[in-house]
Amino acid sequence: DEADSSEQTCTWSDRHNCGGVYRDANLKEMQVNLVGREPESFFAYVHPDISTFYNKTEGSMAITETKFNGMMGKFVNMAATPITIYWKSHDPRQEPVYISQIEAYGAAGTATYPGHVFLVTPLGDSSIVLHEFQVVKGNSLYIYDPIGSLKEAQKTLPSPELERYKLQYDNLAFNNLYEQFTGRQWLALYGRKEAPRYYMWPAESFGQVHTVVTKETHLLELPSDDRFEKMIPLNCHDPELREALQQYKGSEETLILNMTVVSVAPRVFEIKNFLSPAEVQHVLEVALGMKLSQSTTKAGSVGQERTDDATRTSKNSWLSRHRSPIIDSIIRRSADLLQMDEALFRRRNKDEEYLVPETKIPISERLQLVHYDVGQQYTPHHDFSIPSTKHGQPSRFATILFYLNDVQSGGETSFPRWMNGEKKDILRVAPEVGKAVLFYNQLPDGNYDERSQHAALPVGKGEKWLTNLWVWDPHM
Ligand SMILES: O=C(O)CCC(=O)C(=O)O
Ligand SMILES: [Fe+2]
Repeated sequence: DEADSSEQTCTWSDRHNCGGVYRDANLKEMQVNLVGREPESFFAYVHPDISTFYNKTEGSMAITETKFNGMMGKFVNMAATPITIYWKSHDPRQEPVYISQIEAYGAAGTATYPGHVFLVTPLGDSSIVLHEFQVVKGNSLYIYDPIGSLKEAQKTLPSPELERYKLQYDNLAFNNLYEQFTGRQWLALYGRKEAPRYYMWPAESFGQVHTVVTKETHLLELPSDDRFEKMIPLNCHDPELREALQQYKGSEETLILNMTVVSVAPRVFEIKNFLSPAEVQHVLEVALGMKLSQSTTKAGSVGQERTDDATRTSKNSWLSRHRSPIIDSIIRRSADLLQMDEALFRRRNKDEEYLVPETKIPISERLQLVHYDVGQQYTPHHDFSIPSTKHGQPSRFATILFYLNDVQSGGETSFPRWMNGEKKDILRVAPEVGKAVLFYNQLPDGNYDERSQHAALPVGKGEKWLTNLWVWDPHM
């Protein structure tokens, strides 16, 4: 009946007590009626009117498209055999460039531009072209379906295969409904109704400020090398070590972090003075004692890593929170920023398993230290990866960037697809020592946020040091 379908909504912090559910303010109920499935409701994310981004009356402003036209390309393989996707250059002399392997009834994605051509070939054989896609502005979904229709699939496929075909088929049918309802395409895999499970800070208007109170106060002074040596190796819940660190901090019990909205869609927040000068120095010192290895970027969703000189020219290395109680404290502060339990960011004890029954491993990656020299950059990309089928769809949920120095010129993090009503220009967030930037790679309805595409612009003068934290949503 009526009363049942309009559940009570609660605030995030009160959700366990108020007898209802927490829902992001922009989620709107949509009816999903797919062939051969029970009709159901889905809460889809609908962007509010652009005028509200500026605290103006609805309908008083229009969206300005930025001059950037890059986008996500998602390739779906509806064939019974695996395929390989190659990018075909406009230059006929250039060999096709490997992008991704896609299992039968699977999917993969890559950052692309309108006009790009991709080849579908049998596994690893670029000499036989089964199909060609040309990327069109506004369409991220490219479907290779030699079977052709559900009817044909029902006639020819054995039942486990038919089920996998039907999953992608339903997903595309869901996309049609979702696209009509929201104006955006569905890049995830339908069936993921609950996600993301973690809190997402709202971003209602430019300049909106949220405050976060954390017990992980700033380190004001660094321990001497001798004292520091005694602090490692560290068990991050050792109360003695946590206590020992206290003498290097100020007398305040809490630190107040101000998060300022710099972009509403995607949701991007800037937090000045997230790290103290001593903490910045410490992160660099620990990292400089390490060998830097060439950065890797993900090659689609298939999981292998590759070194990609063209898209990412910086160098990187990884820093675990267990290397130093100071880094551990930075991770705890980051957890507070995200309104998440710090235990999620390490292996959990027996009594903490309820936090994420699905996995025992940390749901964040180690801090990644990145260094850019003059001219070095990271071209526009997404931090999420496109889910295939049978491996479920855990994905990067949030990214936090921590800037470790002031760059003389260039080196900004850009969000070229920010939704705005004033400027054709891309959004640039300038690096600034101690500043953090938080952005979400997903939308509150579990879809991936295409607009979260971002880049590190080339360093003009000086160098750039940055460390980033990737937080996953392990739920399906
Ligand atoms: O360096 C930056 O500003 C952004 C880095 C980035 O996007 C990444 O490492 O994924
Ligand atoms: Fe990134």
